[in-house]
Amino acid sequence: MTFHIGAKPGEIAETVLLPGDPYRARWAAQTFLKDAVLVNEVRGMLAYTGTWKGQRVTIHGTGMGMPSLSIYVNELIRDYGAQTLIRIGSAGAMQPQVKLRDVVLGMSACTAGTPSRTIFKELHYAPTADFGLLKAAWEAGQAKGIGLHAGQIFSSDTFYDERPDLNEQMQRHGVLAVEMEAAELYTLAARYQRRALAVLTISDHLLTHEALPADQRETSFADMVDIALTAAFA
Ligand SMILES: O=P(O)(O)O[C@H]1O[C@H](CO)[C@@H](O)[C@H]1O
Ligand SMILES: O=c1cc[nH]c(=O)[nH]1
Repeated sequence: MTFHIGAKPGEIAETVLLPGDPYRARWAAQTFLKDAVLVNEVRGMLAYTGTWKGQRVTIHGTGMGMPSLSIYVNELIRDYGAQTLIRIGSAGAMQPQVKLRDVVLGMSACTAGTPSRTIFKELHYAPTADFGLLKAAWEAGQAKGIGLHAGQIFSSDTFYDERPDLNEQMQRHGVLAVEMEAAELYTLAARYQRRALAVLTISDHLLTHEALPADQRETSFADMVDIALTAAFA
């Protein structure tokens, strides 16, 4: 047990999928894992451990935003020995070629500052995904024939944005999509020599203002979870 995770030693797998929404953790565990067992519910942050194709996997909610993810990922790595950490999240598209339901692989994540910012001082650190995971996820996504993109994403501190000028500059410089956690995940994985990737489903579009209806989210999210699991054990 840690400050925020109630799992007993050994109850967390080395491979951890990380949705922001704890209910997505429950849905993904029920849908994809065999013999899934609830291993954490402290603060309602549900986590399940089970197996996928015979391999042990934990699916653990992170909450929204980098400060929340940072707490869970620190404890998952330092106290439970997580080795491969893949975020399975929703994101808003920032480019016209990125469509609703497409999957975006975050090759790198720009940010106005992660909870780790204080250690970098004047350095503009570039949080980056694990190349092996990225390559395997790309191949898994291509095999599905879905809309698939790999590139830079933006990990924002806010959902309700007050800086359209900043969005314009990111769009101009090729940022594909916005979400709220990957940059800190990548930074922590680098610090502790672990593997990390963000696999994201586009749930809304910043340019067209379309949004995925709630009842269509589940089926769209299934591709993302499958890609994450396939990449983890490639
Ligand atoms: O769907 P999740 O994984 O929560 O991810 C996105 O959705 C939340 C905002 O609605 C933020 O956490 C953002 O990163
Ligand atoms: O952070 C997020 C997540 C989904 N959609 C957005 O517009 N922003």
